[in-house]
Amino acid sequence: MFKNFFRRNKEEKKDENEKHLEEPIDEEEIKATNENGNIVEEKPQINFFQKLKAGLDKTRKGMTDKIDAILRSYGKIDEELFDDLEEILVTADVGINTTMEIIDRLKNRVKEEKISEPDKVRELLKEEIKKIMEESEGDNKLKIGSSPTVILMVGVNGVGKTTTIGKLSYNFKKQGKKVIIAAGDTFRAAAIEQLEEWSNRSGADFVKHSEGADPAAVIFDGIQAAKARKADVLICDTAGRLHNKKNLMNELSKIFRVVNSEFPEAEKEVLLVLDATTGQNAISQAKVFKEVCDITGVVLTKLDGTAKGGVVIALQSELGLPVKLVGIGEKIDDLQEFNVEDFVEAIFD
Ligand SMILES: Nc1nc2c(ncn2[C@@H]2O[C@H](COP(=O)(O)OP(=O)(O)OP(=O)(O)O)[C@@H](O)[C@H]2O)c(=O)[nH]1
Repeated sequence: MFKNFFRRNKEEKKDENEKHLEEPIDEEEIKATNENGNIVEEKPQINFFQKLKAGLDKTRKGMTDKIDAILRSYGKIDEELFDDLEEILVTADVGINTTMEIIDRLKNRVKEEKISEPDKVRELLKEEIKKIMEESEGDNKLKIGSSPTVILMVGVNGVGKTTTIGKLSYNFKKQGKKVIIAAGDTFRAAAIEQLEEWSNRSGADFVKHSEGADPAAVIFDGIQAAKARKADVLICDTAGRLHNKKNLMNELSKIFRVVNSEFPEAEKEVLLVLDATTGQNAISQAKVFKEVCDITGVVLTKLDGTAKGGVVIALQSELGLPVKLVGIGEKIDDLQEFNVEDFVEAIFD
């Protein structure tokens, strides 16, 4: 069953990546850097909430707009109304268990607070979604402190790992941090090239070996470079083209061993990159990765292109995996820190 999550049509993906490489880089996105390689030219102030809201447009249409329409269509609150709400949440990939929990709590509150008008249900539903996410919320903040941080990026290919590494590096560079990217996905030369391009765009240093090299050896070199150059953050790419759990475990555990033995003093983050557009499949991938390594957080990409944004709720509450970052577009500045309050406000606004 698990095998399917990792099976990819390599030729098809190769074409996609080569096409991507041929695309000209938008010069506007290349930022001026100072002598330390830090980005000094800032875009005008962006309203992050508005951007998140725009990114979640499809989720809002697929979930909240439908909730509003249902609530308007009912004259009273009855069992059928709850069934309809349940269906909307499940369809928006909130997940069956989480949906049932939310609906149960909603029913209790309606009863306890003696609410009879359907339009009052909206606010209660919003509150319950927020609560259920907050209860299960781990720490949504990345562990970036005074000591260097090693970030291992894991996830199957095609989910947006390369793009996310570039965006993440760009965010750190904007904060004045020294960043090194290690190209631990050595499966294909084009993957290394693509990552190098993102690395250049973000202004990070880049450590690579050739195609087919041992990923753990690349990470080893990345660590030596991070120590020698006193980097604040080392972002390590890993391969996702693994066909079964055992291979995945072997490959990742070797990398983890290298990081732990060579860089014990560093903070560690293991970020699982998931594609929001795959909905419940993303949840299944998360379950597999959770079994093979200690995930410290999730980056959910492509939230802008999907109505399945409810998957955030399921990830946090069903799997207890804190969503730390969300991708809301293809551009270098389209990666945002995640927080429950903004997310719930954005989908119910
Ligand atoms: N709309 C949107 N597209 C995204 C986002 N993140 C990544 N993408 C797109 O998703 C596609 C795949 O991204 P990659 O970064 O190449 O994915 P990958 O996981 O590194 O894939 P491999 O190179 O096969 O390992 C690209 O076309 C990206 O532009 C996002 O947040 N929103």
